[in-house]
Amino acid sequence: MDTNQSLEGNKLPELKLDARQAQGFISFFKKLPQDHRAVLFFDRKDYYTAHGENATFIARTYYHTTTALRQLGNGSDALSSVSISKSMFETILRDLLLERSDHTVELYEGSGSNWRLTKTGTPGNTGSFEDILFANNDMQETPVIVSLLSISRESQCTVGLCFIDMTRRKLGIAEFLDDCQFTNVESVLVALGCKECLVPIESAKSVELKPLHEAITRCNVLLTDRKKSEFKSRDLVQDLGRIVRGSIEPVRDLLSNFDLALGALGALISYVDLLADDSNYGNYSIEKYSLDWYMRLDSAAVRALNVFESKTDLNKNFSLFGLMNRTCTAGMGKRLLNRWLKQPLLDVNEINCRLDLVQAFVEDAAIRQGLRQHLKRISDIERLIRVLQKKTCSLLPVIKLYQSAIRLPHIKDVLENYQGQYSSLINNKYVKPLEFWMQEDKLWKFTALVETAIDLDQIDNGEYLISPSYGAELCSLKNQLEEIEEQITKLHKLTANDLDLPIDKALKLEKGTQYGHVFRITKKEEQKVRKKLSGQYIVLETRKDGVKFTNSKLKKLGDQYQKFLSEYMSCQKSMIEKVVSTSSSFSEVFEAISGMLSELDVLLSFADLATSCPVPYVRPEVTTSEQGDIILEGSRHPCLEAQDEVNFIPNDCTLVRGKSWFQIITGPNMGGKSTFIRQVGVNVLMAQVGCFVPCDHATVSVRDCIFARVGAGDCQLRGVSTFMQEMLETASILKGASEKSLVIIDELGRGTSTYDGFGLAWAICEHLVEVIKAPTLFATHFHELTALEQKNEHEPRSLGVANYHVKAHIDPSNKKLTMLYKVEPGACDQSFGIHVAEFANFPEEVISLAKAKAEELEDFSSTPLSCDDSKEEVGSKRKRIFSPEDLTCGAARARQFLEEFSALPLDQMDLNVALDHVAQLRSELEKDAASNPWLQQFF
Ligand SMILES: Nc1ncnc2c1ncn2[C@@H]1O[C@H](COP(=O)(O)OP(=O)(O)OP(=O)(O)O)[C@@H](O)[C@H]1O
Repeated sequence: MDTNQSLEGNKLPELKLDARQAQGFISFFKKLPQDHRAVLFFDRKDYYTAHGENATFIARTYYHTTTALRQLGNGSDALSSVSISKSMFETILRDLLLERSDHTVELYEGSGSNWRLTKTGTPGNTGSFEDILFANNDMQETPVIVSLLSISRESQCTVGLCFIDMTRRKLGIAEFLDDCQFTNVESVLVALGCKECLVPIESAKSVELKPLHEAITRCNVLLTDRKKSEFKSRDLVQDLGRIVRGSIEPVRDLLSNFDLALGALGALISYVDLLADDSNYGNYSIEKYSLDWYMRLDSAAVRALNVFESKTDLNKNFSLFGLMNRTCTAGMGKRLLNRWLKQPLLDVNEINCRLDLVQAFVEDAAIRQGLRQHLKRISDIERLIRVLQKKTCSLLPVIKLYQSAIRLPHIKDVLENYQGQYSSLINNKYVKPLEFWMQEDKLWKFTALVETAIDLDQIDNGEYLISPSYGAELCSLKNQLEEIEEQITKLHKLTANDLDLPIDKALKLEKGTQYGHVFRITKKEEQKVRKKLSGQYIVLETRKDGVKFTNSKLKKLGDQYQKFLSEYMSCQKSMIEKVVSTSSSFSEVFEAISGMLSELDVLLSFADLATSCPVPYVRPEVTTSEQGDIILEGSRHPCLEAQDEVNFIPNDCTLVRGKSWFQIITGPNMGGKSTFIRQVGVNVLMAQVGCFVPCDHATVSVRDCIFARVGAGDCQLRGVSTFMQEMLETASILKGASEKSLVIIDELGRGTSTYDGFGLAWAICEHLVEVIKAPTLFATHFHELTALEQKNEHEPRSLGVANYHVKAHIDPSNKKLTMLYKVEPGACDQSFGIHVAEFANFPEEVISLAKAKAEELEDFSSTPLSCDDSKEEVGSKRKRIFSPEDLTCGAARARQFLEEFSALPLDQMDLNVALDHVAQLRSELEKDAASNPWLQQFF
């Protein structure tokens, strides 16, 4: 979005209000109810205005200057105002409703002191602004509103949740247990692409529910408080009976499985006022939503894996969505891809089904080309159906649906012609269903209706009208019109003869809004016929471009023509309404078809990506989460690999149960640790979405969630210390992860002192290894963590801890560092900080001072080194020697510390209390360390 429309060269529309009008408006405006979230716009026909705090907000945010502000009225009554052009209004609207999550929009129409609220919009319900929002852009994702209620008992809570997708007209309902961090709620909000969340207003005050509000905010979701009394389930079955398609019995059965979610559903239906619009009746579907269907991703993981585009991306390939989006249907495919990326699958059969289809398209270029050629011409069927249901009075959406519908036999042919190994799958999944929906009583009936009812010959002229032959009245009016047109043409000829002027060349017949049918001649010709004109004709207008005149016959015929024309047009209008309404009754057919087409579009897009990359992607082998390992040979980060300037070095990842299920990755800064661990997450996510992966060979044991903690994020901006944020985020991993998850942790403990950071990192690693047993990639600068590998070596039934490092090379002659980006087994405890600074072109003086200081430190260390110092190879370990007794006692004491530390209920503690506890533990450990050299090394 370009909000950078500064005022220079972009003149604002002039605020044209005189003193009286201004006064009238101010008195109206000041009486409006205050809602700090709402941005109010006033439609002044050629432009819009906003006032008061909204005006300042718009001037600052979108014009980047308060000089855009004008004052309406004087003195204490004065009202800050800003004017907004139509195109700027669209830009602001898109930002408020599609990008941000902190405002609602209201549009008023009227004049003076008489204004009426005509449209409202929220990020979750953009319906009334869709014509503006998507006039020039595809709809990228369908907004979803969630409503939820929760009850806490001890350390667990039950959540009742339901959601509505008003574009796809779907309702969903779920009830589940959650932890006190609301990890499950967060993953559901992410999976659904929720934009707005309703909670009872009372919960805003509850301390227990603070984490819920934080989870909602983390997901960039607008929090809307509703009165507790709205969360009721009375009349729910009757209400749903009207809205939901089909019989009420299955709905009643479904609802009987829920308790808390019913109140949430009641509040949701009343919030979006579903019953007020009869076009919703019989058009919704409702289903149970289960957390077990999709891989859980929280907002941190979605960010860490660069799943979606961000405003700061320089290029679309920076995000997985941008890279994978090669869809070609208008909007539908894009939205489905968006949804699939938020909902990676867990069922191996379902994943394999998508992979089979992708493989079919990868292996057969002809089917790819054939499908693409037709899908390109498919409109956004989902949205068109919704437009029809709003009872539009235009045939354009019907015609677009028709133009898409007539492509279907060709799409079916292309699919039928595929003879490869997956032909029966393609047949069952697409060919047969297409055949079913194209039958005589379904799609065929719709195309037949359009072909008989609409004047298709006129489409190219931009005229969308009902064929005159479609109705007797329309036909008779059309005949009358043509008859009169014929008489007018005759009269034109007669008049040309009468005036002795060549027809059309000199004597023109025109049809205008002001005079209806008139004759027109140039001023020069008028001189020749002036006499005759003044006698038998009526001159209507003399202008530079000619003289318009008529006579009583033409006037009469013209009037008759106008009369029939308006009757004809009103007959057209009522017939258009009928055709639109009949067309909208085919919504079930079109929904099924749009589902299939958008699926084909996304799968084709996957196949395109897999084949078009310089190194083609491969089909991953997928096993259930209880079986198999995660082995990615020659794996790449798809987004980094796609950057022109990057020569990507592939790496192997072998997460093998019992051997290397938990990996600690060390290595120099900038050595590629983060990239490596993220690329594993991205590859696993892609595999479970059903896409080929950027590897030479890949096996993926399905993961039920990916937890990713990378970097400290923007927590300082939200007033939470980095350390506390890390602790909270990590607490949610420890609570939410299981042996079926994938955990990716980068540089944990960076936000605090080395000691605390290491302590935290060690405690977490141990917990993950011993309790959670989740496959983990742990990139760290704490080289001491690599000792975990040895500690675990002799453990029976060990999860398998393995050290890896990213390789770099130091040229012994000039000590220059080269990153090799190669991940290799073994630990690396050498710090490359100074080399990296050199790498990053730090000033020479700084580098030499740093080197001198580092040497001083090394000299200062009195403890002898155990490793063979002659081996200066990167990745070698330098170990200090301690007595076995020091080591055993020290490690036992460290373990005790870590256990005490991990037992702290950090997520429920205030920051200062948490820090006090940590300081207390530390000082006790420090005391004990006085007699233990091994422990002393950590201080
Ligand atoms: N496999 C690779 N092939 C080519 N370039 C790579 C590879 N991995 C990383 N890079 C490049 O190196 C840069 C730094 O990588 P990355 O951020 O992963 O390092 P890091 O070890 O995590 O650094 P730090 O420890 O400072 O966070 C990346 O931005 C990328 O340009």
